[in-house]
Amino acid sequence: MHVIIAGNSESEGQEAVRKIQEETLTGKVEFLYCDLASMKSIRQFVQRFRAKDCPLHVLVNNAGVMLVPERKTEDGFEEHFGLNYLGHFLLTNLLLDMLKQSGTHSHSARIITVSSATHYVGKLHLNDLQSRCSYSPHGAYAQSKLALVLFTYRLQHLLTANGSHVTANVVDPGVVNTELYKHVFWVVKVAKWMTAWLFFKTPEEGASTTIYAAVSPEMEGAGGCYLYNEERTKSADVAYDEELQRRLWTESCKMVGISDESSRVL
Ligand SMILES: NC(=O)c1ccc[n+]([C@@H]2O[C@H](COP(=O)([O-])OP(=O)(O)OC[C@H]3O[C@@H](n4cnc5c(N)ncnc54)[C@H](O)[C@@H]3O)[C@@H](O)[C@H]2O)c1
Repeated sequence: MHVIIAGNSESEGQEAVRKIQEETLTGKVEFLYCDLASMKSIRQFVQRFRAKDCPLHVLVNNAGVMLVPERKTEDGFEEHFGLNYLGHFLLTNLLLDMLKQSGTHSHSARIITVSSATHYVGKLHLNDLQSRCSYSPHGAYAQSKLALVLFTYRLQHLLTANGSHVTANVVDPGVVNTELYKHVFWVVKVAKWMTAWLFFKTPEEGASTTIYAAVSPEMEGAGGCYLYNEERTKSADVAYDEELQRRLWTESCKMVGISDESSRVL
């Protein structure tokens, strides 16, 4: 694999590249800047990626923020919804033709999107996706993670309808000891600090289901799955609501300014 790490921190990205190069003795890893909270930056990233003229076999939609105070992305979207969901929605759609070209009958290209168990308590407010009526950090994070599950199922439906050799799956990494918790209340931080060794997965363990979805032979050709601990499991009932999936997709296309090709697919 030639791995491209996309992120909004040049220093963290380059550090990850350096570590991977050291451990694997390969030069086939690089960093490309992409701020998922900026539609302009996502479009620029895709342009730079296209210019490389390499295939795209695996796309991992992993970036996320949690429990940030009420604030907006540069495009004016509520940050959880704009970054966690819409950023990946746009990125995936802009890369879809390359994924379709790269997948084959025996080796589908794969899209893996990282959601969370928090989606089980999420509610999708189609009339208030930006949480303008009432903002709660928990509610906004959970909504963004539910939106990612609905998006994955709709995407798989469209890919199947088009006969594409691309699969889309969604992953819950579990509770993992990472920087994601930097915005939680300090009492929770102390509790986490004391109990992380017992209750939290390490980042390596947290990555395992994503990697399983990305490369395991067992997942060849399988799409529309919700994976936890490297096993298929059920997501929230509401995520299987096809009408809701369709309406969210249509609304998302309008928000990010792309045409809704899916309206031609039943
Ligand atoms: N840690 C957990 O317990 C847990 C549980 C469930 C789901 N998740 C999900 O796992 C994923 C990874 O989170 P993590 O736990 O590794 O947290 P993390 O904070 O360590 O990693 C988040 C990553 O997102 C990147 N990111 C943030 N804003 C960005 C932006 N504007 N543009 C591009 N990249 C940006 C960060 O640079 C970082 O690399 C997230 O989607 C998160 O919601 C984590």
